[in-house]
This record gives sequence, C-alpha cells and structure tokens, in this order.
Amino acid sequence: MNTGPVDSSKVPRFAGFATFARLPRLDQVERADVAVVGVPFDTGVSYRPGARFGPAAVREASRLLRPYHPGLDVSPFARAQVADAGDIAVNPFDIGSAIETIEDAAGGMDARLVTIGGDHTIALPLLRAAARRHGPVALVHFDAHLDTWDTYFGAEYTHGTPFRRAVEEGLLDTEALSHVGIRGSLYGKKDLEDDRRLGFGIVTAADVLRRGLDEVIDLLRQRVGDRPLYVSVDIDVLDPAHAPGTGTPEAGGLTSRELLEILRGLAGSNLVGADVVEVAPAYDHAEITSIAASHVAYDLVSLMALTEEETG
Ligand SMILES: N=C(N)NCCCC(=O)O
Ligand SMILES: [Zn+2]
Ligand SMILES: [Zn+2]
Repeated sequence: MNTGPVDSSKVPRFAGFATFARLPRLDQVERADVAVVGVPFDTGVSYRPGARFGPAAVREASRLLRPYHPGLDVSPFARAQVADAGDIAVNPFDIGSAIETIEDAAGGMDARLVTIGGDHTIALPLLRAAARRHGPVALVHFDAHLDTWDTYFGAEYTHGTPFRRAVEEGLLDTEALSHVGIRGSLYGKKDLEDDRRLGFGIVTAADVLRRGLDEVIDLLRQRVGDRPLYVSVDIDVLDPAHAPGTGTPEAGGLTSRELLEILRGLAGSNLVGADVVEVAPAYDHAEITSIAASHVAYDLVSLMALTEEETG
C-alpha cells in the first residue's frame, strides 16, 4: 500500500506542513516511484528575479489537490508512491556550482522526478541526469520562449540557453524535439533559423488557437513516439492573465485549460522526468500562477503514475 496525502476529512487542508499535495516526505516512505523536488534557484534570469521562491509557493498552492484525477481516470498517489523530496540546496552566487549540485542530486535519486523551479537554467542539469539514465531523450517544451539562445552577456548557462546547451551536449534526441506556446518578440529571424537547425519543431501559441488541441496533441504524440520523454513547462507558456507571477511575461499565451488538456493528451508516453519552472510569486496575484503550476505538477505526476503497474 502506498502512503498518500494527509486525509483532508481529518486534518483540514489548510493545516500542517506544506509538502506537495500534502504527501509524505521522501524520508517518511521506504521508497518512491515519483518524487517532487524543489529547486529554489533564480540566478540565471535575464529580467525579473524571484523564481527562487517558486517551490514554496507551488507547495502552498497544492494543498487543495485531491487524490483522484478524473481527466486521466487515475488516483496517482494510490497507483504510485509519490513523495516530496524537499528542496535541492543550491549556491545562489555561483551558477556553475548550482548546476553541478542539481545534476548530482537528480542523478542520485531513484524515483522519477517532477521538479519545481526555479528559473529555466535548471532544465540543463536535470536533462543531464535524465540522459545519463536513459540516453538522449525526447523533449516537449512548453514556453513562450525558445530558450535555445547562445549566450547572454557572454554567459552560457542562463534561463534563455538551456536547450541549446542540451543539444550541444547530446542530451536530446534531435528527431523528437518540440516547443509549444512560442510567441512574442525575438532578437532576429536568426533565432528561429538556429532553433530549427538544432532540431526543434515549433507549435506556436497561434497554432494552438488556429489548429486546435487535437491536431497539436497528434503532432506531439507522433514526434515523441515511444521514446523516453522529458517534459519541461515554463509557466510563462500561459498568458499573463493565467500566470502573472513570472519573470519574462509575454502577451497572447495559452490558457491553463489548454495547457492541461495538451498535457493529458500525452497520456501513455514514457515520461521519465519533468519540470515546472519560472514561478515568481512576488508578481503573482491571488496565487493564480502558483495554483496553475501546482495543477500542472499534479498532471505530470499523474502521467507518470499512469505508467506504473496497477496494484491492489
Ligand atoms: N526562460 C525564460 N522564461 N525566459 C527566457 C527569456 C530570455 C530573454 O530575456 O530574452
Ligand atoms: Zn519562458
Ligand atoms: Zn523558459
């Protein structure tokens, strides 16, 4: 029997420690199939800081999550042992050291990880850890931004560059790379050319509107196939109306309903790792962004749970 969340009919959900979805901590269970882990790091940002407070805000907003997911018809915490692994303590003054710490910590955990960021820099060490275990992985990257730029102020490791580094390091299966939700201004047309050369296919925010969810889901599923899949969700893929609390907001984004539907459309994929990044609570209102992010994390956990054997 897996240990689930604290029973909200016995202890009100607004009481007690804020682990993700009120699940047990990793040290309270013998083993975990899926671990939710925070990475409070925002030294890689190019604009508004504050994503270091993302993990705490997402945990707090996750108190209302219930144990059954009707959209996917799964009770994720019964089907899989899910636990909160706490935060990876990273150096806020040294990006290189932070990246190393994240790679080591992620590599040292047996469970499949859903990571709560933190700025998008953290995707690189998480992908290193995933690729070490599975070989080059397929990627579905939800974001307003390409994040395949080369450098900022000469810096190679930033929140705008993780996926270029990941391709350069051979961490990604270049037959199976998609961005979803791309929009907004760029530095030049070359940004798109470079991105295509790296192997990415783009589903823009306008494509989601014009082509519709079913076509987008089909396209993504075809590209992923049965490869090991990593899903990276930059919360700024959502319109600022759905996620104001983020560092580089862009108008014209997805609704949270669209994002959750696309994620659910990936059911059955071999999801080996995932992150939800760029929640910056200081710019949030009424927990809009952290609630959206907590639901995204719940869906990612549920997708992982779906691929676990059903027991008892
Ligand atoms: N990964 C995020 N959220 N943003 C990247 C924006 C990079 C830029 O300032 O152009
Ligand atoms: Zn972004
Ligand atoms: Zn990003």
